[in-house]
Amino acid sequence: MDMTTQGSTSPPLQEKIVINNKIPRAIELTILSLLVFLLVYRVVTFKDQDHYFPWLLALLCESWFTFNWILVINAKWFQSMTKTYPERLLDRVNESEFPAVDIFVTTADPILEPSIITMNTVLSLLAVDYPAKKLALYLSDDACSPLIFYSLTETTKFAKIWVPFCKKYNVQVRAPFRYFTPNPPSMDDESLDFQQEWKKLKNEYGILYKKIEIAAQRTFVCDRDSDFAVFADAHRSNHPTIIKVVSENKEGTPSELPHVIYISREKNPKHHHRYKAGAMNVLCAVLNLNFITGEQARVSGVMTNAPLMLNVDCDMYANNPQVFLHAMCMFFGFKNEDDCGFVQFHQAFYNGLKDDPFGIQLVHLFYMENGITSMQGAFYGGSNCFHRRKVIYGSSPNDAIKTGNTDNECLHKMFGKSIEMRESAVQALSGSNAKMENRGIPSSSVEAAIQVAGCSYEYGTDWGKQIGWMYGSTAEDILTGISIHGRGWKSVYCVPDPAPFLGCAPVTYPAVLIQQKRWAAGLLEVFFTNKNPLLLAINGKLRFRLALVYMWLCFWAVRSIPEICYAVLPAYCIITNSRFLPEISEPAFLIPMGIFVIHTLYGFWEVKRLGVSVRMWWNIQRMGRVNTMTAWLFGYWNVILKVLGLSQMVFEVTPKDQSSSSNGDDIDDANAARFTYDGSPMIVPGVVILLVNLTALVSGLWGLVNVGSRENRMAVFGLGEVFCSVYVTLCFLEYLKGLFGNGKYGIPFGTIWKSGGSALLFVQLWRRSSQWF
Ligand SMILES: O=c1ccn([C@@H]2O[C@H](COP(=O)(O)OP(=O)(O)O[C@H]3O[C@H](CO)[C@@H](O)[C@H](O)[C@H]3O)[C@@H](O)[C@H]2O)c(=O)[nH]1
Ligand SMILES: [Mn+2]
Repeated sequence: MDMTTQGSTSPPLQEKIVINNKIPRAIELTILSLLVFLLVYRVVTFKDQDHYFPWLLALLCESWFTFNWILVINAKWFQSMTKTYPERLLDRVNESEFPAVDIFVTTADPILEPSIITMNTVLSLLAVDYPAKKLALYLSDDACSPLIFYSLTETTKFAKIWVPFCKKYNVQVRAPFRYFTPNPPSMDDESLDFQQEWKKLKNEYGILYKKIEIAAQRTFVCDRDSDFAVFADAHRSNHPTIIKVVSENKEGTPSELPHVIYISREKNPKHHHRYKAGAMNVLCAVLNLNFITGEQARVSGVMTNAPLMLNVDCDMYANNPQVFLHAMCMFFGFKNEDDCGFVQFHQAFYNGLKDDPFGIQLVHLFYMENGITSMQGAFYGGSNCFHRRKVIYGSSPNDAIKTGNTDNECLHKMFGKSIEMRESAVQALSGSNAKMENRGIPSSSVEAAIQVAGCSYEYGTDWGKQIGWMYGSTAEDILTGISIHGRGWKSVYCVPDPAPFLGCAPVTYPAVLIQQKRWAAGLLEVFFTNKNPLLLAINGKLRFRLALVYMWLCFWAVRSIPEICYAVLPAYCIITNSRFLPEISEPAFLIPMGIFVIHTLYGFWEVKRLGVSVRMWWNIQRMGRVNTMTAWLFGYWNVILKVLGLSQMVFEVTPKDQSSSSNGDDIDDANAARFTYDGSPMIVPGVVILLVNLTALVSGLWGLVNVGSRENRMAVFGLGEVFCSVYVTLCFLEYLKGLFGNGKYGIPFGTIWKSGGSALLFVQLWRRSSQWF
């Protein structure tokens, strides 16, 4: 597909803006030098220590922190952003030349992912500013739920009035649950027509909302004559493929809706379903078949498959109606297609709690993102990403082999035993269908599509290994992205204003833990696959500096170990009357102090420049520590168990909160920000860390009271250790509140007992064993 435009005299569609980064670099290098000084100091003074153990452990932890810091500096060294100019697009490209885009939305559970949320995502995508005849929306339902199918049919009916309304009045937010807030924008200056239509649509949306709400409470009568008959014997983990064409743009007229297709792939308890990656691959395969009709009809010149695919999670609605045009600025804006294998859009959240109490809004990754923009390009983040179809089909830039030279046998092995699939893959890889304008009609290929959506279709093929979404990690997004970069493609990151997509962040602490554990585990799994960043840098075309950033990402889970050791070290030292930091009277004390002060102030300055409040900065800080030492630790263990063959990884879906979608009631922030606890074992390490530090502080205080003279008091324990212990306690302050909280705000007794017992055991062990080290 050649989508670059000619005419170098016209202003660019996209532009790289380089940001001056000298001061941050200088600060980062200062911190690095201090870290190196500290390591040297530790080695040199090692033999002078009374207690070797804490000194050695500190040395090991700090070596890790230094290594991690080098990875961070590498990631942030050059800072740049890519800006897009959609207003220039039509001067350069004729609308008829816009490529078709297949949109994939995945959902997996109508309870954890209330279907009204998914339906708003669908509505926002159907209404984007892009020729409708070039779009097809596929909703993948891994729950095989008649409710989702019902919701989709009702939503599509509503879309027939919603989409024209949005386009006529150029509505900015095209997800109704965000548009019809209880406090509508002032309509004084709007015409009477608009006001009437607005009221009508609000009313219609209310009806749709009610219908879905009522449907969610009833059981579906799936009798033989109804549309729901196929769901009659379907169990979510055991059912045949269901594909329903909900709406078709037969005429290809711009005023119609895009195609809307419901797919629930075959499930069978004997087969591994590969979670989201599996769902995405089935969508790809089905699209291929859609293409077959295109292929037959291509002769008569009316159909095609889409050279681009957009994939979004069910909760990520398109918040900026021009998002497709921004993407086109990237695809048309680079002279060389290698420079733009995929376009990842920024992810943000509509329900982000004030000051981000759980530290999950990823604000602090801003500088990381701008850093990798200057390398081979953005990570694929699983949602909000436009891929070139051939990139997903495993091709490398300027790859010619797969178009003609590969024999049929080989293509069957790669893409599966379907002649049509083979044909279509060849077409897609060669890009020869790029100029065709119209779309296939899905209903004519349903039968064939059902076949490739079956569970055994992929056996023995390259799906999930070289083609499509990659298997082997619950962070299938990063794994798929790294494999694309490993083939030499570059990618771009796009942050238009207003925010391109907004999603639903987890709003309860247990949900945060589950998500953080999955991410940390999934990222580490990538390291153990053949897509390991170092391997791809050596054998593939992954650039070395980006490989280092991938390493930083892969090692999230590993970081839990040194961080936990470092968080208990101060407690250990106070309790055993040993030291892991230089005495306050020594000049060397300035080194760790300098690192702490500069690093803290620098972190604050970084987020301050993004307009973040002091409270939010602190929340990001402390939750960084808390999440690492709790959820990431479990992620680490899960991967170790998996590598040892003792357990399997499970993709636990993050619950999406419907309360924030129900016609926009504002969340009561004060309560929402409070931590709630279930019986999750993930918080046990956190409570243990808190308890040992509290014990240390109390016993330190006790020692202080019982020591006579002032000099002796100073000698009882190190000030540095006490400071660290207090700091750790402050990080876990929410847990401290949880120890005394009631109901769901309290840590369950079972957890407290387990943690208390472990803490006691540690303290006793330390007391007894410290004399030996
Ligand atoms: O068996 C499954 C499990 C999940 N999903 C879908 O995957 C998406 C992401 O799931 P979610 O629970 O929302 O995970 P998050 O942690 O919020 O998602 C991030 O992290 C995931 C990898 O861990 C990526 O897949 C996502 O794209 C990325 O946004 C949702 O649309 C789900 O419906 C499926 O289709 N099938
Ligand atoms: Mn999500």
